[in-house]
Amino acid sequence: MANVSIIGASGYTGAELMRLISAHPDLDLKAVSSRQFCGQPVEQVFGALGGEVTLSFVEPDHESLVKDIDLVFLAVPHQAAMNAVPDLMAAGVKVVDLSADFRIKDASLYEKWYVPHTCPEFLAEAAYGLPEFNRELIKKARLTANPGCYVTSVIMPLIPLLRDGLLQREGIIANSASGVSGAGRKASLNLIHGEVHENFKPYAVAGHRHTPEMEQELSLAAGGEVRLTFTPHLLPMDRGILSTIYAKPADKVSEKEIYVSWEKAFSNEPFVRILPEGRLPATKEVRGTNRVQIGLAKDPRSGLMKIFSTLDNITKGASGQALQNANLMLGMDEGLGLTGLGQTP
Ligand SMILES: NC(=O)C1=CN([C@@H]2O[C@H](COP(=O)(O)OP(=O)(O)OC[C@H]3O[C@@H](n4cnc5c(N)ncnc54)[C@H](OP(=O)(O)O)[C@@H]3O)[C@@H](O)[C@H]2O)C=CC1
Ligand SMILES: CC(=O)N[C@@H](CCC(=O)OP(=O)(O)O)C(=O)O
Repeated sequence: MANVSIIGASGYTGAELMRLISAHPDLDLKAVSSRQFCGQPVEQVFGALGGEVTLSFVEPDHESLVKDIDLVFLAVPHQAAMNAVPDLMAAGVKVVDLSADFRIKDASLYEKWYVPHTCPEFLAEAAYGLPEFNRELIKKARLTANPGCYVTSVIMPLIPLLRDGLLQREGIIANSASGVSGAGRKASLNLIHGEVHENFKPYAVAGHRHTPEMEQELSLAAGGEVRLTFTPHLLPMDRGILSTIYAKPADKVSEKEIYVSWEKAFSNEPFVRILPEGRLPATKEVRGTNRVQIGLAKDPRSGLMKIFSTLDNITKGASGQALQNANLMLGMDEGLGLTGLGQTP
C-alpha cells in the first residue's frame, strides 16, 4: 500500500485521478488540493465520486499533501508545477507532473514555447513518462514528466517506425482533433457550449506548444532531426483525441513491414492496440480507458502511409498514463487500477 495526494484535484485531470485511484487496490488517497473549493467535500464538487472519495479539498501548500506521502500527482497548469517541484523534491516525495514543465529537456526551447524555466536543474533527471518506451528510467525516477495528450497519440505509433527506419524523417504531418476537456476546467469564452457545440475548427495553426515535445521524442527515436507539421482542432465532444498522421515511407517499405514493427514494439503492451488491416480507430472505443488504438491505411495514389491513433485525452492522455507511471515508480504492477474497457454504442 502507498499513500498518494493530488495537487490540483478540482480540474479535469485531478478529478480523473480521483476516479481512477478510488478503484486502485494498493493506493490510499490521503489529501487533495483546490484553492477555489478549499474546505468543501470532494463529493459536493464531483457528484460522481460520492461515497468513494470522502476527503475535503485543502490549500495546495497544506502539509497533508506531503507528510507521510509516497507520491504526489501535480495536476496543475505549467509554471504552477515548476513552482512546486523544488519543495516536493526536498521533502523526499516522488512526483508525477502532468504539466509540460519537465517534458522538454532544453530549458531555452521550453522558454520559447512556454515561459522561462525557474528550476532547470531538475530537467535532466526527470523521466519522460511514456512507459512503453521508457519503463526502466521511470521505475527509478523520483520525478516523472507525464507526456502531453496530443503528443502521446502522435508519437506512440511513430516511434517504432522511425527507430526501424521505415519512414522518411521529413514531411510528417499530424492533424489531431481533441474534445474540449483538453483545455481544462477553467471558464473561457471560446469553450462555452454556444461556441463549441455543432462546430469544428482548427486552432494554434502557427505552432502549437506540443510540437517541440513531439519533435524532441521523434528525433531521439529517429537518431536525427525530425520536423513535423502539427495542427490541432477542437471537437464538439467532451473527451477523446483522434490523430491522423501522414508520412512518407522509406524506400519500398510496405504496410506489412509497418505492422511487423508495431508488433515487435507493442505485442506485450497492455495499453496499445494495433487494429487489424481494414479496421480504423474511433474515440468512443477508448473513452475512459488507458488505451491507445492505432490503425493504418496506405494511400495507393500518393504512396503516403496514413496512420490513425486515438486515445482519451484525460486518461491515456493524462491521468491514466500518470497512474501507470506512478505504479512503476512505486514498484507496483503497471496496470493496477487501469483495466477498464471503452464503450460500445
Ligand atoms: N485536460 C487534458 O486533457 C490534459 C491536461 N494536461 C495537463 O495537466 C495539467 C492539469 O490540466 P487540467 O486538469 O486539464 O486543468 P484544469 O484547469 O482543469 O485544473 C487545474 C487544477 O489546478 C489547480 N490550480 C490552478 N492553478 C494553480 C496554482 N497556481 N497553484 C495550485 N493549484 C492550481 C486548479 O484548482 P484551484 O484553482 O481551485 O486551485 C485545478 O484543480 C495541466 O498542466 C495540463 O496542461 C495534460 C494532458 C492532457
Ligand atoms: C483542446 C485543448 O485546448 N487542448 C490543450 C491540450 C494541451 C495541454 O493540455 O497541454 P500541456 O499539457 O502541454 O500543457 C491545448 O491545445 O492547449
